[in-house]
Amino acid sequence: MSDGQPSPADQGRIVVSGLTKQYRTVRAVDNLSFTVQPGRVTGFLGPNGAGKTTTLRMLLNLVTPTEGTATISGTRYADLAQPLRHVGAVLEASSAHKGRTGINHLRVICAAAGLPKQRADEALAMVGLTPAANRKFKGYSLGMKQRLGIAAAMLGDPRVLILDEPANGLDPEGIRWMRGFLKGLAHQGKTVLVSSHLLSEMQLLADDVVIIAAGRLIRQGPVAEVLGSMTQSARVRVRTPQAEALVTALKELSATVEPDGQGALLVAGVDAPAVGRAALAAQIELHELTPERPDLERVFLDLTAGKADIR
Ligand SMILES: Nc1ncnc2c1ncn2[C@@H]1O[C@H](COP(=O)(O)OP(=O)(O)OP(=O)(O)O)[C@@H](O)[C@H]1O
Repeated sequence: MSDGQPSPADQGRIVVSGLTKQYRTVRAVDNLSFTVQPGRVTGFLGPNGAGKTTTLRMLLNLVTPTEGTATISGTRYADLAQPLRHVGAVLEASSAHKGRTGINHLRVICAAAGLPKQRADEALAMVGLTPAANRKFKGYSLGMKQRLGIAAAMLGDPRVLILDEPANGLDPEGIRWMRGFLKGLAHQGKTVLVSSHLLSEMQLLADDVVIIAAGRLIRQGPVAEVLGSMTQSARVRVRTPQAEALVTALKELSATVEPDGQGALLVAGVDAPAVGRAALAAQIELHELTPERPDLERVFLDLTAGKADIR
């Protein structure tokens, strides 16, 4: 829509369609299409140089696409009537005037954006920075700067929040806080799009993932579905006092077997019932037979194999 008024069906949805960015010699983003739904945390994943930041910058009208479109609630960012009330973005660790206090930094943004002054206090409270409100920015830790950046993004009480690598430089406590905060926003129905290369963190945080490599879409969908579809990554942990005999039996099924370093075998290429049947047929005693779900790290490496080193 062009009047800045999103239709109810589009509210909070991000749609990237055929998005391409060609720099002189680098195709940073290549015909990329995906959708991000409200009420969910979506992890935007890819190896270094995959094109995540370029995509987010095109979404926020900071970089002009060579081709394709990116819309938020059915509208290009540049055409949103009140962008700060609609979209909050944290693209890099917050920078502010060094001598300014946290609260004053937010008040300046409120004044510039025509937002009520008390939003500064509310946003600061939201990120747990009220006790540091009157401390100068130069004395803030990296974690506090990250929180201040998020507070600034929240000033307009936006429907959509976009964050580029927000966990960078955070300690475990900061990461746990961030996870709870972002999940809480999604729970309220907001759209949360978070880029990261911290896959283990995404596994705990994201409902959906969009995986890209070399500027192209590799896979998108709910985390559980993406993990579940990677059956070739699934493995079965087996413990047996007759390891040699079991390895022989499994190799006949074209399974691959490797020791896990802790006395068990990790079997890939066949499922747990097949391992059980093969053991029974060869009269092999089993002490453990556990299907292991592939984790996101492994899926990611499999999906992006060979593409990560293109640039
Ligand atoms: N302004 C620019 N001019 C030329 N090339 C650029 C420019 N910005 C980005 N690139 C290139 O485009 C590709 C994608 O970069 P981008 O920063 O979007 O990736 P990323 O997935 O965010 O990576 P990272 O995780 O390392 O931040 C890289 O090869 C990068 O060098």
